[in-house]
Amino acid sequence: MNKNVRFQGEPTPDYYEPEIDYEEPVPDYDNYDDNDNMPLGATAAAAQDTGTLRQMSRSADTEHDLSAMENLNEASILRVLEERFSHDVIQTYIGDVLIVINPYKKLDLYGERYHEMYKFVNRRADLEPHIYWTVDHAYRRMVDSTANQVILISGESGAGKTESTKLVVKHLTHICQSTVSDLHDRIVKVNPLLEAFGNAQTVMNHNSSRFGKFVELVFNGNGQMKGACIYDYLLEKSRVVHLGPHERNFHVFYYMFAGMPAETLRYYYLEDPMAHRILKSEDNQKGVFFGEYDKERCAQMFHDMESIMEEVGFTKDDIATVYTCLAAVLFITNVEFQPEDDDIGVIIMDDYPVNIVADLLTIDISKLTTALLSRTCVVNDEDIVALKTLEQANDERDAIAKSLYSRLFGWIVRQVNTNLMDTSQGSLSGSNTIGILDLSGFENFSDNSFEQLCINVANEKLQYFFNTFIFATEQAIYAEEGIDWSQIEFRNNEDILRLFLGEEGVGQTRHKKMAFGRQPDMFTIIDDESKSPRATDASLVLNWNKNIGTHQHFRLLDGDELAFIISHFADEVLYNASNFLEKNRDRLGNNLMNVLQKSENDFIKDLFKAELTDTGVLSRTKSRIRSGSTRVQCGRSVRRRDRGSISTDTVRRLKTRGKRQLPSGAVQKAQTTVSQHFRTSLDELMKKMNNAQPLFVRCIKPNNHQEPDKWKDNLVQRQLQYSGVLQIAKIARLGYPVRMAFSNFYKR
Ligand SMILES: Nc1ncnc2c1ncn2[C@@H]1O[C@H](COP(=O)(O)OP(=O)(O)OP(=O)(O)O)[C@@H](O)[C@H]1O
Repeated sequence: MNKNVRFQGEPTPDYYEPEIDYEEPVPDYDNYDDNDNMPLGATAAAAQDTGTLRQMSRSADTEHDLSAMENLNEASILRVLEERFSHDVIQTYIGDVLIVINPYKKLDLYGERYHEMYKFVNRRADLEPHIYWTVDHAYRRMVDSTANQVILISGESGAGKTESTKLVVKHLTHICQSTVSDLHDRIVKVNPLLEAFGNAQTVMNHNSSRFGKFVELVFNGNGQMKGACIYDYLLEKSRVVHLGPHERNFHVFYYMFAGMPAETLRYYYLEDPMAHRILKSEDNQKGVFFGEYDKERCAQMFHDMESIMEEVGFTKDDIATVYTCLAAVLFITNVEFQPEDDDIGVIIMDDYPVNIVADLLTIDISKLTTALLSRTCVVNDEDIVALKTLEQANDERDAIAKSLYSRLFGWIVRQVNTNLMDTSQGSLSGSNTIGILDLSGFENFSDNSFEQLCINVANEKLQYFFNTFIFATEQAIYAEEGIDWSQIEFRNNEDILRLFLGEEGVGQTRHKKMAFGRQPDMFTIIDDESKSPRATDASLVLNWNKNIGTHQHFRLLDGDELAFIISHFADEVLYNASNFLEKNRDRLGNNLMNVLQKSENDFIKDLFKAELTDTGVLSRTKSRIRSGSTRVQCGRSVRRRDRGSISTDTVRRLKTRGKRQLPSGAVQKAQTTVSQHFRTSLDELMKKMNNAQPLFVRCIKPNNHQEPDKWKDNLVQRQLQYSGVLQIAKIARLGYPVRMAFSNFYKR
């Protein structure tokens, strides 16, 4: 066995806090038997297979680089990886691809000594495989060739992508200089702030990223870092209003309740976290924290988050504005409606939360109530104000919360980015970059919805990029150069991408209108249905079945009109189409938007006036947002006894003015849908990746229980299979290790 490079007495690595020491009960994993995660149909046979293979390959020598193994097959690879894992050797190369098995425990692998060891590495083979080598290699390549680099970190939810991303950034800040003294520090420090707002506990991962992140580090011609930019994608904003079984909302809500002094909480009208619908779930009837330890940890995280906000330049007013928005999200989602006695329109059951929201956001209470109860539609070019149905009122109430939270998140990313640029260096365009991509990983829960579909399709796209780069492009080069080469078969997921995104999904230009005779794709069908006032989630599934029902990767589940199954590259996933259309429309009614845009608080006003980019984010818009410029004045004017009947009065007033009820499902003026933002986000990411030389890090989960020293053969085998590890090893062994353009070679 190769010697593992570790040093006695090295200080504990400081790269993250002991989250894995987290002792409070993690969610109930009963639904996640590892065998459930095997490719369907392969379960029994594979289990038997691996039993025999284990014996066969026990003696297999562990290797730095799988492609150098004498006995190269799936079973021997699995055994070598397991053997290494059992000795805490979690990193292994296959050619230039790095495999990292999540140890779920702290290993002394990332401290100062390692930074020094993996700086200007001459001969990779002299050292143990390490993510720091990948970073060093990318940096060298950038400096030598001035080509942009991208490190693509992939793996299932909980496999270790975010932790790996942090390690990449950390090592980069060690091996290069920066143009400003504390820039490195600032880049590393912002993570907990972004995680507070963008991460949440899921059944797969207690700190799961609920947004995609592309971290771009920018360098001048001398290889000095002069800034960084975080691009955020596809925040899972539906989490704000809906929690799956055993899941939590975004961390920041818990941090606030745990860490804010009682008096400050009261200032924002906050008292008991259990009083808020969006923090309650079926499995936390006793409280939102898992116990005292969890509460203390959240309190600590709150203080850390606040210090980071101050360090990155948030003023006291900015911070107060952030809490005000969060409190408004907590109260708007507490508003409950009930149908009117005559079944036309709805009334608000308790005015108290509406009053609070009006006060927090400094908006007119009666205008807010009117907008919550009625909406404006265009019928025959005429603006019609009509009363909402119960479903419409609930959806739009939730839309306020989602919009407020995601805009706030975008603003935070924007503030963070402002702090990560060395403005003295002029524009960042034209510089060299190293990008690190960390998207939410492949998900397969017991209940999968629209968010999982988007996340999984994004992962399909990443896999496609990986396949194209590692297999297709490489083999095409050999063919082009007339090199004798026998094709290596790999699992191609082109077909699945076409199913979701049409030709555009596999790199063809997007057509506004579907070409005649071309099969519509799933996302185009969702968009078409979302425009139709009469469409329902069930009609969406029927429409899919009509148009793509014969596709080998799509099928319906008998006996459930909303259930459908997709054979993804990684696994079969059962989806539930309930709420797909509403989630895709994600519309905030025009009159609610108008009310929010008239807030007397400049920040809120600007936040809602700001145009979103085509990818649906606020962080990169040029719109002016006055940061916390209006002092927040809440916490005084609304008391419980203010409960009144504003909504009853409003609905009566609307009725006497002869407003009518809209036909159910009436759709307002077309707005950009989530799937349109999703497509544009994928396009933008692919453009970034295509403009850079990629390096790949594949994170692997050894078990589904987030436990150290536990290896589940079936689970690992499945991940190795779909990521094509055996094929990568073959191609790396047969192919040329170095491919340099002649011009670059000549220059060197
Ligand atoms: N290199 C590592 N060493 C020790 N523990 C790790 C390492 N990488 C990950 N972990 C543990 O695994 C957990 C999950 O990792 P991480 O959040 O990076 O997963 P992820 O792939 O980004 O998941 P998601 O897609 O859900 O965001 C971490 O919180 C940490 O406890």
